[in-house]
Amino acid sequence: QQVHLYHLIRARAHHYRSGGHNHFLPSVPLVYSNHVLEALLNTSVDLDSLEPDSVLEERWIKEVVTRSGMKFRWAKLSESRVKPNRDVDKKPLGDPFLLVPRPPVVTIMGHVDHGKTTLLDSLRKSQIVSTEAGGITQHIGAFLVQLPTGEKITFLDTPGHAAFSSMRARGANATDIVVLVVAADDGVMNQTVESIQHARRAKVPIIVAVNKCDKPQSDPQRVKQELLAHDVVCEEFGGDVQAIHVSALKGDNLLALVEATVVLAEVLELKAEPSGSVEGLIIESRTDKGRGPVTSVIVQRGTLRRGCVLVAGRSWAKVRFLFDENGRAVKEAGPSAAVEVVGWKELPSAGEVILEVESEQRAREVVEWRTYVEEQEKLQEEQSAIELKQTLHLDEYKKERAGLTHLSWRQRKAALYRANKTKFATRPSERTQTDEPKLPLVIKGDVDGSVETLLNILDTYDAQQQCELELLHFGIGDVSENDVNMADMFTGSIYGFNVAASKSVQQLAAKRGVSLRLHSVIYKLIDELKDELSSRLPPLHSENVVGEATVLAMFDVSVGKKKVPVAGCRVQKGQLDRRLKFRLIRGRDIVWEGSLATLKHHKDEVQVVKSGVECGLSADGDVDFTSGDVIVCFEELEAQQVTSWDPGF
Ligand SMILES: Nc1nc2c(ncn2[C@@H]2O[C@H](COP(=O)(O)OP(=O)(O)OP(=O)(O)O)[C@@H](O)[C@H]2O)c(=O)[nH]1
Repeated sequence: QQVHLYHLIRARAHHYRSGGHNHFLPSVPLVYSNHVLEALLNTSVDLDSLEPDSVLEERWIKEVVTRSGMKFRWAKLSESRVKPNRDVDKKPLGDPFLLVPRPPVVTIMGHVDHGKTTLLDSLRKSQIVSTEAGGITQHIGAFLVQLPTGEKITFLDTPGHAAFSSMRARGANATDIVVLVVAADDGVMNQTVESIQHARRAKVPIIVAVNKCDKPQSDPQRVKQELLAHDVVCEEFGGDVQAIHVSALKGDNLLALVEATVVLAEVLELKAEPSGSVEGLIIESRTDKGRGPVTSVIVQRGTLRRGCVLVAGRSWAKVRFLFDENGRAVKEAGPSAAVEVVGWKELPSAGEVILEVESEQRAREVVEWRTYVEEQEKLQEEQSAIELKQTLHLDEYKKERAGLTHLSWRQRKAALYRANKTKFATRPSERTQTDEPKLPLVIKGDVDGSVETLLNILDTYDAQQQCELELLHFGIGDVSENDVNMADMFTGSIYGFNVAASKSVQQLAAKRGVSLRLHSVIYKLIDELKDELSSRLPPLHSENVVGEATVLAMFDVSVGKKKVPVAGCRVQKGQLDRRLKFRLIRGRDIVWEGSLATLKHHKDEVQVVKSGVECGLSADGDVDFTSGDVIVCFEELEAQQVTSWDPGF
């Protein structure tokens, strides 16, 4: 629509530029008039009355614009002036004397099923976690471990490299140390190597947790040797990487792992300024029914307190409450602490950087500036997209004109008008339906991080020669009726991660035949998605030849008043099976293909005739057999294609 409006306005501008003559069509190429006609389709303009020299009137443009739900205003291009930058930036590092040691922030990574979640659970349940006695820990994306000696560690509890990379994609990094979990009974696998690469790219040191050491078949030594091939050199091989043998399941040696982390943190000399403006990173964000937009935040600098004014992305907050992982309201959170922050005006995204500003007015100013910058960027993008489309249309126009030159202008207009009218008359769902396999998707997740993780995984999908994946909509929260309507309109499916669907939504989906899949384990969701992608691929057809016979002689047999040609044959290879398909080959040509009407051995009608046996057969259809013809019996096989997509899960 935008393109059409663009052409409409371009056409008008062209008219002005060309000296204000009241004719647009002769001086405006057909490519414009094609789209101008399309834009004018549902307006009060009588298209049949349009002539090559018709005037594109300003009131028509206004009508098209207002009917599109937009406001109409002529703008002078020279009006655009550059606004002064009102953004807020990270402050340079302060006086080194003001820096104090801070706890490390640790991410657990590793191959699927090597025990990341079990390790996090065991750490959370262990004595060393600072849980209130009998208290229930809440999921806020991170938790604190405190050693009897007083040292603290913050563990991010969203395992996996997908979450890590979505944060890195924004150029932010909350992690100081990566604990690489490798199962001692499985060794170094794909995602172990990927995790090493992620850590390396982020310049974050590794501690190896050799897990599942309780298993009899475990071989920790082998793990450490395999790691050598990826330049992870453990201490016993003369390197500086600590490797701790643990059993996440039994809780064995977890203290040693935590102590090793503290030792590494000391070497890293992690420090931060506890005073001054707050800086941090959002690790999760979600909308809470009672409390509105809530984020989990890792503080990286300064001390976060109630009343602080924060900016993150295009949202700001005056901090109303801070909660720790025990759901306890806290007054403040210093460097490396993870807290839930309540008080956001809108929901910022995970991975966004948090910066403190001096006042609410300043926060509004920053958000306004960032919104302005984003709009400008979008406009730029749209402009480029429009220009690209325009070039494509120009090519189309040239081709169209080449094919239409023999027509008068009136005939050409009618042809284009008809083509556009049919395009408009079809519903979007029908319009998008093609023979190409396609899977339109609606993705819903509980928190921003999980949706982002899913989107990152979908990014790895390459639709070449496969089923096209079309993302209709994604968002946070339970599956809604709107999601079902959207999926229904485009014959798509809904995938939810850690979200629910109310009974009425489920009933609606069932009624409309919309597949609704809810999961709480990412790789299961991906497995199901792969299955669905595979199911939308056309089946692969193949043939299996089961027998061959040669025609020895022909007879005509009377069936009622009709004479039916019958071939007397000998089966040379395999067998002939009446229920399968047959092909008659003469020389190199296929003369006929189809089913048999009869297959007889002597006088008896039979299902199967084996190799070496003679038989008589007639075709279901008109066929003249000749001696020397070859009859091939074959079965048609149909196999489901399987998508070759491997997201590495
Ligand atoms: N024997 C034994 N089994 C373990 C140990 N740690 C984890 N497991 C088992 O290994 C399986 C996978 O563990 P998870 O913690 O789910 O592995 P994960 O790496 O988080 O897997 P994803 O979340 O799928 O990436 C589970 O059945 C665990 O019970 C261990 O130390 N010893």
